[in-house]
Amino acid sequence: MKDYTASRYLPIAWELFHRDTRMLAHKLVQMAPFKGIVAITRGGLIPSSILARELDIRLIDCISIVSYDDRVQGDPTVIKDVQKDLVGDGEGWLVVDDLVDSGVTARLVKKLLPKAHVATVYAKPQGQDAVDTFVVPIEQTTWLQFPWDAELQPNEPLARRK
Ligand SMILES: O=P(O)(O)OC[C@H]1O[C@H](OP(=O)(O)OP(=O)(O)O)[C@H](O)[C@@H]1O
Repeated sequence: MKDYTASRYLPIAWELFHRDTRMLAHKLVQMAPFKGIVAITRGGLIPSSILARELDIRLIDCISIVSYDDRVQGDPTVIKDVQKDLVGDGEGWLVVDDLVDSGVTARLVKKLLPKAHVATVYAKPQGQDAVDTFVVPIEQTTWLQFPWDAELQPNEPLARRK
């Protein structure tokens, strides 16, 4: 279960995300070629695009799994599956997500596509065994603030905050 008591936000800038995803590409290129990429929406769409470019992959499908309503985790539901005649049991395919946290999403995908290679850019301890490759370990209690989920706005100096 995701840790909703996480109080530390770690902002991830676009450039950092691009660099970290490229680091993932360096690992994955050693396992290439892949038949194609299955992106786990929505967070997996962004690294999928970067990885597709680096690994020279043009065949991309997606699986849409909904499990969080903001910060409230429910049962994961597949609202859009992969194209089965194309992806099959996942053999030779790369499944991509931005983050594995509790591992709920990745474990469900592993059940559906048992032979796929699952990769994420960031991984928290509870989910690390659910993925095959990741690059940046993140503490369980840290909440990643991705650039597509954030906007710049003025803040108060730390000393003035309650
Ligand atoms: O390991 P888990 O605990 O399952 O968490 C990881 C999932 O959570 C995030 O997606 P989210 O559900 O926030 O949806 P989104 O990508 O559509 O924003 C992330 O993109 C992963 O898919």
